Amino acid sequence: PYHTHAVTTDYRISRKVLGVGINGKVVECEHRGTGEKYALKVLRDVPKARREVDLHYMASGHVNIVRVVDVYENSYNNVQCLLVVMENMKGGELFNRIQERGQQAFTEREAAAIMYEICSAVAHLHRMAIAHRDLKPENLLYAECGKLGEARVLLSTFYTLPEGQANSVKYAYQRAYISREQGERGEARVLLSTLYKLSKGLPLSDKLACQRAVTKTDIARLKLTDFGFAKRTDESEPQGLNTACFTPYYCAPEVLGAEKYDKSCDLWSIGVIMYILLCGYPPFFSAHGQPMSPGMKAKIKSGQYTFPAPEWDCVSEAAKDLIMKLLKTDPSERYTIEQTMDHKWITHYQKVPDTPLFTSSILCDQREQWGEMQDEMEKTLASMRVGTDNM
Ligand SMILES: O=C(Nc1cc(-c2cc3c([nH]2)[C@]2(CCCNC2)CNC3=O)ccn1)c1cccc(C(F)(F)F)c1
Repeated sequence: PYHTHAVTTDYRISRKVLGVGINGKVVECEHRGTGEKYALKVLRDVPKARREVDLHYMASGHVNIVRVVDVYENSYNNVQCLLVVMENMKGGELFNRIQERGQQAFTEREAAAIMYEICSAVAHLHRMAIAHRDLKPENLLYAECGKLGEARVLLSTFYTLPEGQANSVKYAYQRAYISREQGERGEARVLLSTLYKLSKGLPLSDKLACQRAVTKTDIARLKLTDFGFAKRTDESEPQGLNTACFTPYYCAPEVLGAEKYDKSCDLWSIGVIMYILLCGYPPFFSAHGQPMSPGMKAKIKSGQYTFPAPEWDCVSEAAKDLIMKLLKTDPSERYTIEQTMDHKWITHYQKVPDTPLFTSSILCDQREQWGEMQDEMEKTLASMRVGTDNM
């Protein structure tokens, strides 16, 4: 039930391009009533785009999925278009934020908190029998240079305080979380003002530690976007192979396993993103950014990767254990999202060691290799998608 009246009735469309997706361009727009800024994705109304919008619309509503606010079916210069209005993710892409960190080290515990958000989004999709199939760093965006994340870090600082003060902070945190309907901004404001007040009463060292935590750590809510390759993994949606000419009961079992195979692509992506979060370079490249050699391609196929020193010497065994279960070359051996969510590095992410990593400095040093890494990940994802149907 999408709107059929003109999107320009409700929104003023700006020229500011926020990015280009698989099926369309993303520009900034402003709601004429509230003045609130949103992101608008413009797609030609073809079956592939229809599927993208329907699946994104279905999945929207989860805290780690970019929210779909409105969808319009408009004809534009005699071309049928779909226009998706989304919440504006002003914090930009995941790795840009970690790169910008520079001097303040990114820690293993922060990586685990980020992985928890990504896995929560994928668990939500897989529970709805949706495989995303294009899970890559540039599709992971931050809601805003968040106060909520800072407050969360600040709060974890408080947790180490003597019982007395910490209780009132925890209560403030819970109250702010309960007042979720104020949305992230309100919640963060309540939380931060409470935390600042409480930090006034602290001994100078704790107060400085807390205020430093707030200024330095700008983590917000991380969300997944771009459902351009998403597909249903249950039989309900007619797949290429179930067309009239092909009766499913005679096809090979591994083909019918497309349901599990599609989902396993998302878990491979999670493994690659987790590896990059913990060291700053991808698993299938040489650690020091040499260009792709034929040998590299063989390595990707064979799934050969290592945990090179010195970056990986400081990373916990639990983290390496989870990566090994996610980067299994054989999809049937690879962890499912349920197994991943049950892994102690994810469930107990607050207890993961707060060890500083090499990530932000290596991301900065290897900045020029970043585009090449994105291309390589895109090619590998494309080859994995061919496995089922390349619709
Ligand atoms: O990207 C921003 N806002 C945004 C963007 C999207 C978005 C949707 C899609 C994409 N972005 C990409 C762009 C190219 C990379 N892949 C993702 C392609 N496919 C999509 O479906 C959704 C909601 N808000 C933004 C807004 C203000 C400031 C900033 C920045 F941080 F850059 F200052 C970013």
